Order: sequence, then structure tokens, then C-alpha cells
Amino acid sequence: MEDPWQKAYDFAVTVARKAGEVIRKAGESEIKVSTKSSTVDLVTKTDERVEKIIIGSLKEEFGEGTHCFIGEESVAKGEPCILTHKPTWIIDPVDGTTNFVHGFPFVAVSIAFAVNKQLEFGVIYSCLEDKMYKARNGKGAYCDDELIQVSDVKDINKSIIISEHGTDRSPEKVKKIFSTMQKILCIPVHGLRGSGTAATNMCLVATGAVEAFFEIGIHCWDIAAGAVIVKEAGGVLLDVDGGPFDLMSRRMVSANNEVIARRIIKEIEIFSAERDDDMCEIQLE
Ligand SMILES: O=P(O)(O)O[C@H]1[C@H](O)[C@@H](O)[C@@H](O)[C@@H](O)[C@@H]1O
Ligand SMILES: [Mg+2]
Repeated sequence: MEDPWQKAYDFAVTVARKAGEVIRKAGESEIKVSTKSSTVDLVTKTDERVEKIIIGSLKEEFGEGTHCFIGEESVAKGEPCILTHKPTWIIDPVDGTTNFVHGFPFVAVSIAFAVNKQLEFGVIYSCLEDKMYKARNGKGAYCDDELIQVSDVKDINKSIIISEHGTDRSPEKVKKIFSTMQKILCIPVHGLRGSGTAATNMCLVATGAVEAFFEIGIHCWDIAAGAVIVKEAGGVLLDVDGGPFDLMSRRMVSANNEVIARRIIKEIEIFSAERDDDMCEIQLE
């Protein structure tokens, strides 16, 4: 029987690489000549421009109207953020936006694809490192053409944990974020890290470079592709309260094994973040 999504998967890799090229060019030319303040506007244009290229390429390849799109920039402009049963692309055109503005070298294009509300595949192109991470449901996870596996570390005292403080600077949230990080550091673990992009953090879990990544405040487009890649690399995904992973919940723990995931969950001070699908007034089918 023909594999219905292989063509979409291969095309997603091509589009991610093309988008990464646009980001690299923008970084090399426009960013260097502008001051930081004007750079921020430029980055918004770059984010929007890259998302338009990605969605435009997908619509050209698969036709208008047959597929749905959840893109960070489109949702920011009021497009719906609801996962229906239709084939749906979940896109973060520039994950690591702040990194990009500052020339901090971790910026990723994240493209995921879901059918019947199930994630089918994920592609993350770390465009400044020129590394293509990808995974299809049930078919393993790869960095370029090399199979990748999560870490085999069982003891959390011998782990590196990665997380982010996000963009919210409200004192009560910042306090909870850093109190959680302090408790995890003092378990103790070998170290805490953060690349500045959730997609890259999840690839670091999938390659075994770190044992776990957790964050409250991320969006579905930050983690959808990484979720498939971590799972196919042998990792686990949970909600920060220990329940099942929920793509639209704005929170997540991904780890190399469940013991380490649940040990981290014990230390997380949970704060609320409005669900991605609640942020959308329009309720689709
Ligand atoms: O770069 P973004 O697409 O905005 O996502 C980032 C976010 O900006 C940062 O604060 C962290 O939450 C990262 O985990 C996200 O990937
Ligand atoms: Mg992002």
C-alpha cells in the first residue's frame, strides 16, 4: 500500500532547508548593519517572511484548502490555533528568535505534520549548525542521515537538564521558574543548560546530549516537531503534572526515560499558561 505521507515528509525537509537558507542570509546581511533596536523589527519581518515562504511552498505542492496550517506568525495575526482531524502543518519559522537578533548561534526551523490529531512527522533544521533533525512516526529519528538515540543515563545525579525562562518577565512567574531551576540543580544534577530554542533543546534530548528538557510557556509550534523526534529517538513526553503529553497545553517535559522525567516533575513549580487552542475565538469543526 502506498505510504501517504512520505512525499509530504520529504518535501518538509526540502522546505525547512530552503527556509534555513533565507534565515542565514538575513543573519549575514541585514542583522550586521542594523542596531539592535531596528533589528527587532527586522526579525519580525524575517519571521513573517520565512513563514510565508514555508506555507506558500506547502500550498503550492499540496493545493490550497486541502491542508490546514498553524503557524506562529499567522496565529499572532489572529489565525485559528485549533488542531482538527484535517492534515495540519504546525510551523515555527524561526525558533530562537531572540538568539537570531543577537547572533547567538542556535536558530531552528520547526515543521511538524499531524493527521487526525496525531503527529505524523517532525522536521527541525538547526540552520546555523546546518543540522537536519527529522523523524516519522514509527520509523526512527535522524540527524542528517544518522540514526539518533536518547541518553542511556539512568541516574539523575549524572544528568544535564535543559530548560528556558521564556519571554514572560512577570515577577511571580520568574520566581517560580528560577525556584524550579534551583531545586533541580540541587538534586543535584551535573548541570542546567538552555539553547534559547525549544526545538533545539528537544533535538539535544533526542541525540543524548542532555537527559531532559522541560518548559512552561512554550507553544505547540515550538515543540510539535521535537515531540516526534524525541519519541522516535526512544524518549518520553509527559505533562508537567505527570499526566499525558498535551500538545496544546503550553507545558511539557521530554526526557530519555520516565524515571528522570518524573523526578524532574517532582520539582516543577507549575504556573498557568493559557492553552494554545483556548487562545482562538473561532471554534472549528
Ligand atoms: O523563538 P521563539 O519561537 O519565540 O520560541 C522560543 C521562546 O522565544 C523562548 O523564550 C523559549 O521559550 C524557547 O523555548 C522558545 O523556543
Ligand atoms: Mg518558537
